[in-house]
Amino acid sequence: ALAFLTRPRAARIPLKGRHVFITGGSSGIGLALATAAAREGARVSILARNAARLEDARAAIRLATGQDVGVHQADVRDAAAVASALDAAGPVDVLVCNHGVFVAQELEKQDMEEVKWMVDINLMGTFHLIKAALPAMKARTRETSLPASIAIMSSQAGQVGVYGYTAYSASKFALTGLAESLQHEVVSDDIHVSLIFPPDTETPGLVEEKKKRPELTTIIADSSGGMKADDVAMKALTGIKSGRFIIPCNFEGAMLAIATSGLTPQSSPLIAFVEVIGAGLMRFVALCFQWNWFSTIENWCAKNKKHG
Ligand SMILES: NC(=O)C1=CN([C@@H]2O[C@H](COP(=O)(O)OP(=O)(O)OC[C@H]3O[C@@H](n4cnc5c(N)ncnc54)[C@H](OP(=O)(O)O)[C@@H]3O)[C@@H](O)[C@H]2O)C=CC1
Ligand SMILES: CCCCCCCCCCCCCCCC(=O)[C@@H](N)CO
Repeated sequence: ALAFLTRPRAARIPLKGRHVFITGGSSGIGLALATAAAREGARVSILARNAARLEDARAAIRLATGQDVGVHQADVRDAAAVASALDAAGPVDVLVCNHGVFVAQELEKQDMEEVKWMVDINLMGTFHLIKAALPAMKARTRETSLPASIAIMSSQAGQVGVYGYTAYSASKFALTGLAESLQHEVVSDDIHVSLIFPPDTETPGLVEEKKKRPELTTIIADSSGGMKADDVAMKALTGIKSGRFIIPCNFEGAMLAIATSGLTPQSSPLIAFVEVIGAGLMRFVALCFQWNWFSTIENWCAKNKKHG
């Protein structure tokens, strides 16, 4: 029955010879993705703000793969700049909206400016990209009759709220609503939407974040094992190529995906089976995690009051 029910239908999305456009491709997970896609023979374009870091990335990718990537300097908050970058790059087969910013802080202490900044880049930036890329992507899938992909970089903090991540989690949860609705709208064009959910990943961004991340944020985030950018990139590319809607990256992520499967699209009958069977058990495991997190927060707050 599940083989009949699962939608959208499973797909194979080839990368070789196709145009893969990656935002935030100059650092961390984006750079690892760009390198892996170039290695698989894709034509890769990367976009970010800082021109020097883009050139460094281009040189690093050439050294690692022998391939030359296209670089585009733009801020994803600037819709016009995003549109002209996509114009210059040409029609895209695989759009990876990976750019993102994160500063962990209790809402009470975080400036609204910083909240707005995260929402503008992580959420609105993704809207700008998809709006600008979609018309040419649709035309291209009609022309080539090959399936295309729009992949969005979320985070495990986009599956569960975490102390210190009110703004960041909100910006990432919002991407789920965008992705689910978008999948309805592009399914008939053979475009597959993917949401990628990494845990803490060793990147320049994480090094920065850790300098001022609240202790409780780190304790809770440590419930999920950390990863290397290259491993996240491999998981992401494998998921994109199979047209998976939800792409977990580690074991805890696989459990989170089952616990939060709700009404998400699912193209794999096998994973659908695990979701149906695992739902009750995973809800129980989730309650254990929540109990542990709330206990940790209570104890931490009690201790820190005593010491003044
Ligand atoms: N590292 C982690 O622990 C995790 C990261 N993620 C997500 O993965 C993605 C990548 O993270 P990571 O590799 O750590 O990040 P990095 O900080 O290492 O890299 C971020 C990239 O995004 C670009 N970028 C940032 N802001 C903008 C902007 N306004 N316009 C265009 N490009 C921009 C940066 O370039 P420039 O600054 O030059 O513009 C850079 O290339 C993010 O979406 C993040 O939320 C998810 C889970 C865990
Ligand atoms: C049902 C079972 C549940 C199983 C385990 C749940 C573990 C959840 C941990 C949440 C970790 C959030 C990390 C965010 C990383 C990130 O995005 C920042 N580094 C910014 O980039």
